[in-house]
Amino acid sequence: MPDIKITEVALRDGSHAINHQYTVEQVTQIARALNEARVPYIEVTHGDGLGGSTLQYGLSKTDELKLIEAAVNVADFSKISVLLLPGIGTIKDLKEAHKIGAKMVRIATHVTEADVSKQHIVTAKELGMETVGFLMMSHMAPVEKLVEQAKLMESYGADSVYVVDSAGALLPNQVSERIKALCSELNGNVGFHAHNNLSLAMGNTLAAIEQGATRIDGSIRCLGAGAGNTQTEVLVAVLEKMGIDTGIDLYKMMDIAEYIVAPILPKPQEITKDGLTLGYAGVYSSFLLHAERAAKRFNVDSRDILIELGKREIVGGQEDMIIDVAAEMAKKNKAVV
Ligand SMILES: CC[C@H](O)CC(=O)C(=O)O
Ligand SMILES: [Mn+2]
Repeated sequence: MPDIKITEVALRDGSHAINHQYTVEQVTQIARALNEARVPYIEVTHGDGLGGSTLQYGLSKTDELKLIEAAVNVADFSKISVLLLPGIGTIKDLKEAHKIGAKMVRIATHVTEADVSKQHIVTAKELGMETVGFLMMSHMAPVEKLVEQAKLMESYGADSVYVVDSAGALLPNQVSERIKALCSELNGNVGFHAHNNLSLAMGNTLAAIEQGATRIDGSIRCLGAGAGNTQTEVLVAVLEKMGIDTGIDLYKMMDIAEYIVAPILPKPQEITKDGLTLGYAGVYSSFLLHAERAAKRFNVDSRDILIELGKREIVGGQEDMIIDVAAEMAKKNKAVV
């Protein structure tokens, strides 16, 4: 049976869905409970990673170092992970997170830009951290390119490399071919991170596991960007039915989802018209709230904005383009009237 290790991302990917408003009390309560449920890894950072609290990405209510520290303080089993996007987070941020107890870091780049991860991966390994390469927007590159980029991350020292379906746009066969290729070309672990915008997060995750992925992300109660990620407690149950023991306590996870996480959701995690459009158009899940706000401000259809962003292949770091696109659309609409 495969040795599946789950990383719970609600305290990082879920930060997008709650506008980066986590408090120390919420993080403490959730991390303590996830630790008791024996989740191997818990990721805690601003949704856009270390240093993400800016006007461009959204200001955090609480300094993320305080949130990371709060999680570290209550986790004697789970390892606390942080996310770092080179260019948003710095080596200094990484060292600070390590100093307060983060044990794993995931260095995230656009799928074709793995070369910018070198110094961050090298530094993380020097610090003794478990180090993951996180290839975002994996649907935007053909399999050969993905393999080339994953090999680069591995050559810098990454222990694992993830296929990240940031837009929730991949179909099961596309996940299978990507994971299969990485499993045959890499020496380390292969991981998969899904978004549920096309209702495929669970199916895609199972396809990834079938092809050999052993590092899998989930978010409890689906608390992640867009329509959320693979729902962790559901995944634990499904894997148990398949005879795969994740070591995670299912009943405890159900209780955390029901009694701790659900009450803090601004609205239930479901596939809304805009969430669906993210997957359909292949747009970053973290763009959802930015596009909805721009749609309101410029009185245009949020779906039109997302479709246009998909056509222009706008990627993480270009959040300002969401406003530009909405403003252009409003101008065009005015000219037509
Ligand atoms: C902007 C960072 C992003 O949320 C990382 C991630 O989880 C993804 O690409 O899906
Ligand atoms: Mn994500």
